Amino acid sequence: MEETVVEGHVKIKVPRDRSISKKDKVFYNPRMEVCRDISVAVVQSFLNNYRREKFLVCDPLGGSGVRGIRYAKELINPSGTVEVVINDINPFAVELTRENVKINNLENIKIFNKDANILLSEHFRTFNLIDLDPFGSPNPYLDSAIRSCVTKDGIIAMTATDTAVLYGSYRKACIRNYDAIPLTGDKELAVRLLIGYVIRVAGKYDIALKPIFSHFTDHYIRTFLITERGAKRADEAMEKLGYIKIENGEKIIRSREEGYEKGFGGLFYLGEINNIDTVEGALKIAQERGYTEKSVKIFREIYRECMVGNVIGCYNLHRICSVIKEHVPPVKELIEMLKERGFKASRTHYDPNGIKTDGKITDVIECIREYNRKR
Ligand SMILES: C[S@@+](CC[C@H](N)C(=O)[O-])C[C@H]1O[C@@H](n2cnc3c(N)ncnc32)[C@H](O)[C@@H]1O
Repeated sequence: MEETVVEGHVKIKVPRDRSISKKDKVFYNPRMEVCRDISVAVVQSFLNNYRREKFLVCDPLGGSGVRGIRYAKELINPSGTVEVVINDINPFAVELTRENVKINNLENIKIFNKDANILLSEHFRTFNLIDLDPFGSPNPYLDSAIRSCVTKDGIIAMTATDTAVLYGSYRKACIRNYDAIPLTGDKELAVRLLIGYVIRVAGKYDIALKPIFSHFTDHYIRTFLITERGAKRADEAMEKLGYIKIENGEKIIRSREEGYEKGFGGLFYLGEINNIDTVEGALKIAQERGYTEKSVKIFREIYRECMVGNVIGCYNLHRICSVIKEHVPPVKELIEMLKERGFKASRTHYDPNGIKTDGKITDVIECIREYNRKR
């Protein structure tokens, strides 16, 4: 049995009985509407400054087709057209995608029923956007996605739901899958580890990747990276990778050149993870188009994170207060106190008890103690 749902600006027929797992006849997760809202808004924000006649999108792991169909219907290329390729290895998914394309009267979509790696390999340097939305890790599709993307101003977007691996709960799996040593305790580091890995994969093709937007929501990470051509640019991207150690709550950072030492994790991406103009544009688009409140909230929080600058990770107030044996002050108050002292500070979407600031942990501790003294 199927039902029709409205999501974004499209109507989609999806299976009514869903376990939201690989076992479903065709996969559809309504909670991922937020993820798809964010994806369309981020890509639209990028497209608003784009000058190409055709913007060719590939959704190689399409499921019901909802993601690709939303790109086909909702993206506007100010200089020309948007065309979309949707693919899935599951013939039932492909059949449902065909129906969904018809329901939405779209003529700018082509559908395939192949292994994603085969489809991508047949399209060398072709797509302007490849959106990898797998079960688990995007790793099995990364090489072919990078090769099938245009080498200048292409976008490679991906979901990773193997967050426990990237977050350090399965250290061996992380070493095996991502050739990197994870650190626990800060979700942003999981995002930086994924980006660091993808940059290394692209580097071997002399392609640089530059992140423009990333978030960690519910059980998944999403990141969007722009391609740049050439060995020099790829070298520059590699130079932004390094090792991190967390000591007394503070992050100690080492460049790759300085080498690995026991106790450190990495390689992490150490540069900016978000482009503030892209985030600002996407926030406006999500508001104007009436996308989910949660997507707007995430954009707003990430915009505020960007205002703090490229600070890696955050301080978790609960963790600090349990060590220094103090009451936990409200996050909002602490942010105000840090700002009064001349620091930049904001909430972070990664952690409701977290503060992102350019101050040191000792500055945060002083504020906590002062707040509790005056209480
Ligand atoms: C997480 S679901 C995709 C969900 C969809 N993108 C959405 O937004 O609703 C992953 C999809 O990948 C498909 N898939 C798994 N392995 C594949 C492969 N090797 N090639 C192509 N599709 C594959 C599955 O059939 C499934 O539909």
